[in-house]
Amino acid sequence: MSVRTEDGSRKARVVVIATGGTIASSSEPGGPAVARRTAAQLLGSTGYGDVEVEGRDLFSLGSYLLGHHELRLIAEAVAAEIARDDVTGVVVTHGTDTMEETAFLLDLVHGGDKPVVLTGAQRAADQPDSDGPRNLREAVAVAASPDARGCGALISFAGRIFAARGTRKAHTVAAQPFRTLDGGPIGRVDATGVHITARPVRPAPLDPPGPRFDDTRVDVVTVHPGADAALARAAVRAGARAVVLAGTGVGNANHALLDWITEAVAEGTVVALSTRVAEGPVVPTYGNGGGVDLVRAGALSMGGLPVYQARLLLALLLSQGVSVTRQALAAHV
Ligand SMILES: NC(=O)C[C@H](N)C(=O)O
Repeated sequence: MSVRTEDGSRKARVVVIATGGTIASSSEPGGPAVARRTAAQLLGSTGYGDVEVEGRDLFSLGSYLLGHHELRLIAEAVAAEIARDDVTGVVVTHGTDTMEETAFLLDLVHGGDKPVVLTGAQRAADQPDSDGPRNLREAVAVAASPDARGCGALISFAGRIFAARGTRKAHTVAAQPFRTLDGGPIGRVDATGVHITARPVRPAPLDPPGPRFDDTRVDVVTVHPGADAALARAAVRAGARAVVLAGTGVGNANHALLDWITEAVAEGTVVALSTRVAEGPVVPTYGNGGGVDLVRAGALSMGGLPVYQARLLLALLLSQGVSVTRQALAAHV
């Protein structure tokens, strides 16, 4: 049903899909915070200006509990809502721990122009200074904004708007936990409205995740002084189709991991090269077990994609039977 204002123009309608996180969390006296608030409770009764808002509960979990199955459920729920003619945009309330993965998945598969906006909170819903209500109000404004159309999936948090791709949680407790690698936020939202100042460049959408995504295993193995190939081998034994190496610096490892890459690639495992450094791309530079040797042995550089988004991209592609080659990754990294 379309909603019309007195002058006959159509009002924006935003669907808020609640999935849990700190924004939905509260504690029993002395106990730990647990996500239990519903979409209706998050939305409250304050109203969202000119925007009609509709709540939907998907589940209520800390985002540290999510698996590929739950990420797929979120992608399906978002797709169902944006397919509705009367819906202007969608907000997903979500824990911040893994928001970068869910936002990126939604961005990878989002083909239309309608804004999909994730938000959450850093202070629980029962804290007097909880940031949840403001973040939610702002996210609704972004999802309703014509300016945000065509930007894919976004994270709106503490007044800043981030493109999903390249954004990661960079602070555990700060009110603004997000940072985009190699670039800042693409806009801001404040009392004067929604201001998009840079438009993200996005590759063609991928097919949405199917049931096979749920158990497509891709592991991250971190390189550190003295690291050997034991964890990487264990990952493959446990069923990993790909291993993302979070290398040191610009993407380096050592001779033990170099030898393992040669073996693993020969046996059909995808080995991807990322970095454990918080910001900056992989730039193969060094020999003697460094990034140049790793790439020569068959590791695929994940460029400027943050390590956990790299993991997610590989899982999606492998779950769809895509042969993961340098060319297949070119549009994404
Ligand atoms: N701020 C948060 O939402 C963190 C929480 N642990 C979560 O990801 O669910």
